[in-house]
Amino acid sequence: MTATLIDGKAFAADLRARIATEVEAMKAQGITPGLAVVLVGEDPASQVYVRSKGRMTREVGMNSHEHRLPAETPQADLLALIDRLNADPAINGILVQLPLPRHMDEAAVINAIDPAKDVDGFHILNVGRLATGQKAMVPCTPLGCLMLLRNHLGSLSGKNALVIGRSNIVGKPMAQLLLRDSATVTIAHSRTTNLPDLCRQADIVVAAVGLARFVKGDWIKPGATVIDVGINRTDDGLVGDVDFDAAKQTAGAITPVPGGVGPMTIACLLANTLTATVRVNGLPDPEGLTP
Ligand SMILES: NC(=O)C1=CN([C@@H]2O[C@H](COP(=O)(O)OP(=O)(O)OC[C@H]3O[C@@H](n4cnc5c(N)ncnc54)[C@H](OP(=O)(O)O)[C@@H]3O)[C@@H](O)[C@H]2O)C=CC1
Ligand SMILES: Nc1nc(=O)c2c([nH]1)NC[C@@H]1CN(c3ccc(C(=O)N[C@@H](CCC(=O)O)C(=O)O)cc3)C=[N+]21
Ligand SMILES: [Mg+2]
Repeated sequence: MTATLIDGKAFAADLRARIATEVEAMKAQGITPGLAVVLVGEDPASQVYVRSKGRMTREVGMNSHEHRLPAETPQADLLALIDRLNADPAINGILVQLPLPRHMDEAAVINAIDPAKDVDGFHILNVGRLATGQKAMVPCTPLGCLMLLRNHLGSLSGKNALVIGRSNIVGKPMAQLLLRDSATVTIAHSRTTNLPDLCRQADIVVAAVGLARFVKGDWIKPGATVIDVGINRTDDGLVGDVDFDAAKQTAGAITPVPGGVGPMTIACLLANTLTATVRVNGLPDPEGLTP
């Protein structure tokens, strides 16, 4: 048996097309959503993401504002830039690419962003709103994973979901979203004992570990839905956190890397920018772009 391939690339293209339609309607009312992306330092992987974010932002008809700062920029200068972007009515979304250089206090920088413009959903107010079931900006990668899961499975209610990884940007918000959809959620991390057995009970596995091919084929429950968030550069190219070739023999459905979660992250960033724009203008949330 071979798993169904969950085509994140195609889903993301469809999502961007829907966003483009909404943007066109907003522009007819004189509103053009604007996204500011701030990159501190010259990390090559980050530069690739920032470039493709900029291109796709323009493709859906939004304005893209890129700010590149040298790695040794004082934190005060970054905070001053964030203040200017917070105050600028042409900017609806602000993303500060992570990780930041070591001399910066990541939490202080993130929490300086206006929560209404926090399209990453990393500000403590948005984290708290998501955790308490209030209207929030939701982190892009988990939102993209949720969309793929709902599209493939329909209801997630009562499913056993295992999230491997507990980072603030993927694992924890992913667990919150699955819980909101009434899955029974387990979060695993580096101190988890007996991970293979936990995994064998999971109807849904979301792998966000950062280790190439870490999740083995014989950990997968027959028919399970496997979402691979991992992006690992190896000698044989980009691979996920799941041993894809083995897992696809047992899984019911699986996302590939590349072409799975990655494109959904960028599409959801644009979805969040649109959501931030409609909210600041007192308009109702766009259909199907929020959780
Ligand atoms: N496709 C996309 O759009 C995105 C992809 N990514 C990718 O997803 C992956 C995860 O990213 P991120 O969450 O930022 O990573 P982090 O490094 O911040 O977190 C990794 C998590 O994995 C856990 N972990 C590490 N080793 C093990 C182990 N042996 N067993 C179980 N758990 C383990 C860690 O546990 P502990 O907390 O105990 O240390 C930690 O919670 C990376 O490959 C990243 O590149 C990230 C963001 C977006
Ligand atoms: N503030 C902030 N927000 C983020 O959302 C954020 C971040 N910082 N720092 C880094 C991670 C990583 N991330 C990815 C985005 C797109 C792809 C993506 O498009 N991947 C393609 C392949 C791209 C390639 O070939 O390298 C794919 O999986 O098909 C991957 C990873 C967003 N992140
Ligand atoms: Mg991290």
